[in-house]
Amino acid sequence: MTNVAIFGVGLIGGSIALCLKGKPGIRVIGFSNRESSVQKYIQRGVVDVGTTSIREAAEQADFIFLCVPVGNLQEYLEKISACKLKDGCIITDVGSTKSSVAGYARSVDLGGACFIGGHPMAGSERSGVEAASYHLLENAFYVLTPDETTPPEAVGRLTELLSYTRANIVKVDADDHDDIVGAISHLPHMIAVALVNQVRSYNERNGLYESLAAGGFRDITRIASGDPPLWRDILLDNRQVLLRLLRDWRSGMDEFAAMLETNDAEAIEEAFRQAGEFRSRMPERRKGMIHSVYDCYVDVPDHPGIIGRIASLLGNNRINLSNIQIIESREDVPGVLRLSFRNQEYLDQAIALLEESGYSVHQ
Ligand SMILES: NC(=O)c1ccc[n+]([C@@H]2O[C@H](COP(=O)([O-])OP(=O)(O)OC[C@H]3O[C@@H](n4cnc5c(N)ncnc54)[C@H](O)[C@@H]3O)[C@@H](O)[C@H]2O)c1
Ligand SMILES: O=C(O)C(=O)C[C@]1(C(=O)O)C=C[C@@H](O)C=C1
Repeated sequence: MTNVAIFGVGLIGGSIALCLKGKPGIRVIGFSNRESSVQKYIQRGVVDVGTTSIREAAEQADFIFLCVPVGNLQEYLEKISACKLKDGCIITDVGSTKSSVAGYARSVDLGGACFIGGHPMAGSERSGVEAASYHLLENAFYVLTPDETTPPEAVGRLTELLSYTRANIVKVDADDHDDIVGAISHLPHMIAVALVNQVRSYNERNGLYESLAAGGFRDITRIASGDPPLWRDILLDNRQVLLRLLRDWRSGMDEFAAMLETNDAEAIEEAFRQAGEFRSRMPERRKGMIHSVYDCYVDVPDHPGIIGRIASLLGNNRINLSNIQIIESREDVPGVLRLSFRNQEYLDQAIALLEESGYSVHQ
């Protein structure tokens, strides 16, 4: 029996647990410091067994996943290192930063166990076990940060276990990880929050800001709804990298200001061209880097009941919708619905069915 202990069964820990639970020879143990949370994990069927005892979870584990917030990783590594760990036990984490946790792991004595940092590049602005999903990590990149002291055999065993997540494992140096993920995840979160707060302050004087905010604002600001303490920890942990990135960001904004001041139409067009070209090269159907899944857009007349009719049409044909969203809805004009599916097969079936039923569908 392979025992996998998960500390912090929230969005990411719960999603990993759902991928591992029920797999041959695997038993998933959920740890929480609160008894009520342990009961919730068990009732929701996310883990096989649960405990509030660090020792009980750690000492029987062959794999330990630390899925607590970044600010709690040091404390848990210290507490776990004080336990009698199994020889060959692999400890990993899923934190959004990788350099600091590698340092904490080096500073404790793990005996016959070893630490390999990890970070699945998938997630959402939601948190808690309620948001966990078996599909969350599918096709996403999953970064591992072994160093020259990590036994390749241990990396092999962890990679094999993680194959149940259907993520693509990629090895990256921990410092490089923090530079790159700082730019593609942490910086965008700061920008989204600053932008929302800028508009929030205008909205205090005129509520039309909130009413008129449409697709563009929503698309660029979804991530501003991330869990505040979770993001506080991530940003503070990666602050040296982020201070440098913010300097670059400011100079990018200054360049835009200069283009406007000098009426430089060509430079503005060129900036959009370059950005559009780079963005179109990014794989569309990969979760994580861009939060794009299997989506299509349906033109719909703006009258009540249309969402229900489309959802029933798909449901009656056993096509599972993962999300449905009105992205344009004004009185007197047709609206657009964004339909999201879990895989290409559902998307293809949905497009065929909707077109057959007379709807105009775009991708
Ligand atoms: N949210 C994302 O999109 C995302 C993506 C990849 C990685 N991560 C990383 O994954 C980790 C978990 O994030 P999440 O989004 O799953 O958050 P979450 O809030 O959904 O889950 C965190 C879990 O840790 C538990 N927890 C919090 N403090 C604890 C403590 N002191 N002791 C024990 N348990 C505690 C919570 O009860 C919860 O079950 C973080 O390190 C985060 O940086 C997040
Ligand atoms: O899609 C989102 O909402 C996320 O915030 C996921 C996201 C990201 O920025 O891409 C956030 C934090 C992680 O550590 C990894 C992925």
